[in-house]
Amino acid sequence: MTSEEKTAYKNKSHTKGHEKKHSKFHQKSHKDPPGFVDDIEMNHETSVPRENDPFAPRGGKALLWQNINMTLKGKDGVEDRHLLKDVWGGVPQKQTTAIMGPSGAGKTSLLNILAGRAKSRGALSVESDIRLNNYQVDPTDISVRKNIAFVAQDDSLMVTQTPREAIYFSAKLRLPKSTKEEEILNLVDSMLEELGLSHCADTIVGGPLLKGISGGERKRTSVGVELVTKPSMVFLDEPTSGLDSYSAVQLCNVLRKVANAGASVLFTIHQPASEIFNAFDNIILMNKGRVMYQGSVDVVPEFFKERGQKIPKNYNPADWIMHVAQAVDLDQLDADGFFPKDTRVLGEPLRSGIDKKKNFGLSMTRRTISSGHGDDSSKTISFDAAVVEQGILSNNGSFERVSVMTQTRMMFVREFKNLKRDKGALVGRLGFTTAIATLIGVVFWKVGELPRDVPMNLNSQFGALTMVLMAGMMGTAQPALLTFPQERPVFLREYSTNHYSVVSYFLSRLTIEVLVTALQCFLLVLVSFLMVGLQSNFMFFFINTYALAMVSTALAVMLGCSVEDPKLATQMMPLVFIPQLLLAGFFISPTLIPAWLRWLRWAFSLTYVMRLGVLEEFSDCQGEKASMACDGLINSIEADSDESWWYWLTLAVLFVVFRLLALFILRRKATKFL
Ligand SMILES: Nc1ncnc2c1ncn2[C@@H]1O[C@H](COP(=O)(O)OP(=O)(O)OP(=O)(O)O)[C@@H](O)[C@H]1O
Repeated sequence: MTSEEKTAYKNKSHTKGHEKKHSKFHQKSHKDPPGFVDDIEMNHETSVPRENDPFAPRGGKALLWQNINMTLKGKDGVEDRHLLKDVWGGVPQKQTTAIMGPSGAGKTSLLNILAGRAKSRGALSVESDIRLNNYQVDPTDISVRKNIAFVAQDDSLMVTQTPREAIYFSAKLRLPKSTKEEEILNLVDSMLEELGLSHCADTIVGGPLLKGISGGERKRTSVGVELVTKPSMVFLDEPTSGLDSYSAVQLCNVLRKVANAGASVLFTIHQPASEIFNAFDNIILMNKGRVMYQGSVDVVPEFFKERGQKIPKNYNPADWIMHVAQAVDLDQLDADGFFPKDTRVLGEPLRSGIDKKKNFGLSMTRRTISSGHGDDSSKTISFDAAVVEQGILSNNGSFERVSVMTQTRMMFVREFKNLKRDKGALVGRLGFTTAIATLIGVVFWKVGELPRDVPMNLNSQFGALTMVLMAGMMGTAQPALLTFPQERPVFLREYSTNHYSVVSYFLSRLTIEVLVTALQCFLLVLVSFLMVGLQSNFMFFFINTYALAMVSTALAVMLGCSVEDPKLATQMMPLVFIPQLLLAGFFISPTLIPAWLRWLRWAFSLTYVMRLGVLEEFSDCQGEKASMACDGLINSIEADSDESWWYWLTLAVLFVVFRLLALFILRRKATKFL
């Protein structure tokens, strides 16, 4: 143990000792189930926080719950499965609480319900009574979820960001706008140091295809991203998994410091080492969806001993309680007095007149909860208005955050860096475009310069034009279709933890697409136009291809936003391309398409771009025979030069409509996701 860690442990022991003096926990008989209500200390520290200290004191929030049930309805006569049954408990402020239990006991399910990441769906039904500062809340509501810092088990970090950038990004977007740049930088440095990430602070996070920092370092970066905002409530799903014992202890020390600062910390953990186990304040031991024990870690030996399961000498208590949970029959455990009943009386929840999006009862002044253990003791919960006004509470939306413009700019910069760092993807995209353009150029070499009075030449010129447009459409829409499903985990994590608005995300993505698509189209048109020898104006040809790419990309983004799985998005690609190709008039004259289906061509950009392209390329054919052939071609796709303005206008409208629909779908997905 380093001297720093020892100091941290000492601080912890001091805090716990202090709390014990006031706790009635140890006076309970074994019949009294250990509970949290007695231990809830609701008075907040009001000292002015040091802004660049990640462990600056903060006002906390208390979370209590009761009657949590999660049931999987059985089909075809199969009995219902009770995944969670009458689960009750709480997360006291200034304390760390670990949810433990054998595999499948319901740890993650409980954490997910409390964090608003699980709800009734299909055969799965979820019931709960969850109180935040004694306000009954639905954590699946995005406004509630934003009050809870959540570190999921799977790290969903941007692979091309460094830990320093990821933590800075979170701090900049989530701390009050008034926070000075220097303070943020200091805060990020302190966070990196506390988490033992200084040595790899400027190495990219990496992922399956891009080498970066180690799995443990990634995990700690995810924790840093959440803790840097000085949250008052922190949930973590298996934060120590994948960490070596030293890093796990280091992380637990950090969580301890966060709790000491005033936060409520709740996390799931698999079998912890005794050193780590003894560092928790409380545990919730789950067994087959029920609460087998919950309360102070210090009471565990006594609680188990009184029920005939004395912890053997030199045995890790965590190993022992897990052993008991797994080895002893459920009925026997019940008979022995495990699975304590909830005897708290939480009283009527507060509901009235509070804008939950803004303050979650922070304007509440007094509230009493009785302990329900037969004594008359009660605790008064008071919220110090000064604490709120000083903006000490983070993650509650009560302070002014950076503007949508700043959010958009920061995300644009991040996306731009992503492009630069993930060179393989960008070079691949531009390289493939150039290769395809070259192939088209070689196949249609100087075809555009051939006399047009020969039908075969005209056909080839039309074919070349079609191929360039199709290449432009496919080459740009395909990556756009995949973008959201691929970025989804990062987007949803960041959105649900209040990093930015859907509009900012959308605008930053759009700006990047505008630039990359322009570059891609320019390469495609430059190479193919020169090699094929088309007669159109170069700028016109480029703008026309670019318009097609932008509208097709908008359609692809819309479809991409509506699916969650990148594989499904890949399978959807023909849906973007085939109907356009079928109906635009390349392969079949529109008059031959069944009338009930023909109208659909007006919804596709290719129809308009094709007409504009053909009008530009073939309107001015020299010679009577060539002129007649060109007019025939123009007529066959129903192009009309007088309607050019209408084609451009419709392209613009389609672009806006697809983009707005995508925004709408994205917003729905973001607020409803679980
Ligand atoms: N959405 C769901 N649909 C069906 N069953 C589910 C669902 N979510 C959880 N379960 C079941 O509920 C039980 C508890 O799962 P949960 O993931 O909460 O356990 P856990 O204690 O976190 O396990 P582990 O330690 O292995 O991660 C498991 O049997 C699991 O299969």
